[in-house]
Amino acid sequence: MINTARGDRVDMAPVTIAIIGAGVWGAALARLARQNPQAIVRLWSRRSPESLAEAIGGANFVLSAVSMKGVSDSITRLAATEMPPSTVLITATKGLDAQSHQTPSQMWHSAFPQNPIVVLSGPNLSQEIEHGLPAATVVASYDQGAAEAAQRLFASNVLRVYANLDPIGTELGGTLKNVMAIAAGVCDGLQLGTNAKAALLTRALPEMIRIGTHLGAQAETFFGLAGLGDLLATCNSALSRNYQVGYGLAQGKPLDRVLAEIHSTVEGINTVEVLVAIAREQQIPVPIARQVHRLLHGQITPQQAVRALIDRDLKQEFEDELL
Ligand SMILES: NC(=O)c1ccc[n+]([C@@H]2O[C@H](COP(=O)([O-])OP(=O)(O)OC[C@H]3O[C@@H](n4cnc5c(N)ncnc54)[C@H](O)[C@@H]3O)[C@@H](O)[C@H]2O)c1
Ligand SMILES: O=P(O)(O)OC[C@H](O)CO
Repeated sequence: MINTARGDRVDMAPVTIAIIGAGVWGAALARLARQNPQAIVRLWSRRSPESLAEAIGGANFVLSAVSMKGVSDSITRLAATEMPPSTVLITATKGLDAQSHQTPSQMWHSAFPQNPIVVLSGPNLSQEIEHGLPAATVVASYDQGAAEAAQRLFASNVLRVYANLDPIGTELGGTLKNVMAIAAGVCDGLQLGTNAKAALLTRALPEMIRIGTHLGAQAETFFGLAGLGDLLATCNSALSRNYQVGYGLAQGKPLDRVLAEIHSTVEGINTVEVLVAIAREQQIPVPIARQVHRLLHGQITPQQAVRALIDRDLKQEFEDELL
């Protein structure tokens, strides 16, 4: 049992965590880890003066907070160091690899099969974290001891951390909701109202579950913080960059202008490509993702996307659901 009421760690020895990727999420995670008085926190980026080998030297945890496009490169860099197999690898990236369709944790596991892999994901908008607002997150691993070690590391009086044994579901909840957040931004940008938003988010969840379970996730994980929790946070917040993309498109701006204004990572843009490719190959119904895909490719207007969703063939609410 951990007493975090005053940030105390009654059963914890000092630990070192090296965070790779000093973007907004890496910086926010460093701030969270520093809440733990027993943690020595190192934040490393490609511009850091020290080498990656120096940054991870003696670390109990190495956490990757790079964007999806940097995962392969980070793996290659880390493989060139002498990281011991006892080091717990934590991945906080929300994306899918464009070529292999793998999740980041699957890529990390392929490269470092002996190291415990933990996924950290949840409804965690970095700007709220930076403001010290309370939040909850999930650490998930097939290695329960590793997940619990990460839980002890990050638990504090501003962050409640839950552990589970479904890293793929935890990871895919945070990844797939980015596509739905683009749709939610369109919904709000067009001022379609609360009824439409509720319908969109409710129908988004089974869509995420269909793809997620095909990729090896447990359905129930999508009803937790990393699924529904993150879907609600991201689809209801103007702080979300994915939401901002949909909102901007709904205002008639071209995608390149919207992305230039955001000037930061928007993972849903690449994720929808992978999601739609898998859905096509496997004949999995993903109507919302398909409309987001067509919208991002300039094949339809936001208004036509809404119309296309409403005009679909009538069906039973649960006829092809997994639950
Ligand atoms: N910002 C949030 O609120 C938030 C919350 C949870 C998860 N995430 C996820 O965290 C990941 C990072 O997002 P962010 O918000 O920090 O984006 P960001 O654009 O602020 O930072 C991305 C970071 O990745 C680094 N990077 C990219 N390629 C790299 C490489 N080859 N080697 C080393 N570093 C590399 C960049 O230098 C940058 O520091 C994304 O997958 C995002 O979905 C973000
Ligand atoms: O800004 P976004 O859209 O990448 O969302 C950030 C986080 O994933 C929210 O949990």
